[in-house]
Amino acid sequence: FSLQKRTHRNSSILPAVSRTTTRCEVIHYDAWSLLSGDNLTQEDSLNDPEQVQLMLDQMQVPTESPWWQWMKATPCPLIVIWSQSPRYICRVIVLPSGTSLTSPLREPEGTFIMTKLLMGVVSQEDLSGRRQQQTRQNELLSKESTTWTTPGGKDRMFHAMDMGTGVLFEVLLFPSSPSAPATLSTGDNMCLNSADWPIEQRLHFQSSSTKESKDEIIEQDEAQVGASSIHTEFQAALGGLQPQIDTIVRRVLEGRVLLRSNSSTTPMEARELVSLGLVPVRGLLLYGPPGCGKTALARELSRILRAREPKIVAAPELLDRWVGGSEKKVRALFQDAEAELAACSGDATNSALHVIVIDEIDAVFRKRTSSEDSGESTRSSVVNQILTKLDGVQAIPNVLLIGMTNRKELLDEALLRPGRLEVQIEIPMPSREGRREILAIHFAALRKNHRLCPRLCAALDGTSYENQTFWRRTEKSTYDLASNRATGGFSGADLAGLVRCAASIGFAKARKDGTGVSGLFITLDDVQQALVEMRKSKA
Ligand SMILES: Nc1ncnc2c1ncn2[C@@H]1O[C@H](COP(=O)(O)OP(=O)(O)OP(=O)(O)O)[C@@H](O)[C@H]1O
Repeated sequence: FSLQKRTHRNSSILPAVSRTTTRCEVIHYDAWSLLSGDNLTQEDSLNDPEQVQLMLDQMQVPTESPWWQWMKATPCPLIVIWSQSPRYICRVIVLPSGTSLTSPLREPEGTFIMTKLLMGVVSQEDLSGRRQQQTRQNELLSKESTTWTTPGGKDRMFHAMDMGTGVLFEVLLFPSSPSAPATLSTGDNMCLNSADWPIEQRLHFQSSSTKESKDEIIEQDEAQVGASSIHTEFQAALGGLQPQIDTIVRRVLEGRVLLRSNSSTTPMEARELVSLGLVPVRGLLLYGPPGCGKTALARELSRILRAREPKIVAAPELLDRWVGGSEKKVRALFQDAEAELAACSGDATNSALHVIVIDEIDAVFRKRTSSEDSGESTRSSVVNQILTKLDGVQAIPNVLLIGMTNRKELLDEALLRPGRLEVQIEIPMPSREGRREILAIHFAALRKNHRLCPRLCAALDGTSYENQTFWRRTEKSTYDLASNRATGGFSGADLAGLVRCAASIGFAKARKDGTGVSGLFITLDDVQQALVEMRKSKA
């Protein structure tokens, strides 16, 4: 392993760290003045340990600067050499949450090491004595700690607690003896187990000020996914509904030509289907327990159909106590579709699709009673009006009506017959794998931006998590957040709420630390605390 000798003086150029490796990476990056102003750039001051200590104590962390954001996003342990001479080394050690260095650090005898914790909670272990009988002194460096000093000559190991990225700043003052190392090289004062890992392959450099920004490096991973199909479009927004989505694609989407609302051309397929007497489905019923994604599915469907902005109403809103009021509201619902159809001379294949979503449809379309009160007659007038728009003499073919209910058994059979809400799909409570998919969707942005601790990521994937407590010893644990024990009985809305609650806990911590949104980081403990809160409110 040979250390990277390249130096980057332009602060706008940030190295892109590989997002797959977990090995420790060492890079040289001369952004010295960004950290501490000009205070520490004076080489003279670095000869005096007391001066250095004082300066480190006063060091302020510029959390808003791009390099700081960049360091925090590293997926692997990182040592950034800010400045180096035969007399001193100044470096930053960055440890993603829950990780350790891949092998211990060792400085020559007589070196004076000053360590300042800039962020997170990091434990240091001194690995002294014989390897077989190592004695370890754990010293917890916390944010409040001032600069911490250690003599050289010992193997030292750092481990970031599962509480966000740990960042340490170190100044090493070497003894003025001929044996002091001129520059870092393999085996000198750090032995990084990276011989089989050519650093050149891992690093490429991009300017954050140009179009090819840091964000785009992250986007590259997603670009490989390829062109999105209808299925993947659904899956990105809705979890655990694969069979339902398959049915919708077959019954509603494939039978209906995807007319783009901004397209002026008529797809040939539309005409062919009509000429074969195949009329697309005009009604869809989504039913099931609350919060399982009926409304979200309806919105997604209308987006995928490139329909006009869906009109979503709750059925009780259609009932008006004034004479003629309800009829007016129903007319308003269909008015745009009718106007566009008229503008297309009645040819629905030339018109964009209009999606009308009626929530709580059972409030209006419930089984008829013989009651003759005024409420009942208003209701049946609304029902009749809507039914005629669906398949009566005034049928409007450029409309897709989506009804939603928690209680399908209350619905009038007349509504459910073919030609009306003929496709009926149950949206059930999510299964274990469904919960995993839903959690993945709602945590996706946070995960992509490296705001979740590795243990939480493992809990989301349901895989076991290996925690390196100290050199060569690992602890294995498995916690599945989608399991019945953790989130059994949670609906999609509950899971979305759980993510918001965990994020609020993480954000409160970040505010307390004074880092704000840039310091937002969510641990498994935060999610477990959120689970307790959610269960209480559900009970
Ligand atoms: N299957 C799911 N996948 C992803 N998110 C979901 C899913 N189900 C629910 N959600 C989340 O929960 C929120 C509320 O769900 P939605 O309003 O679609 O439920 P609903 O079934 O229409 O409930 P209700 O019957 O009470 O109207 C959604 O906006 C979404 O964030």
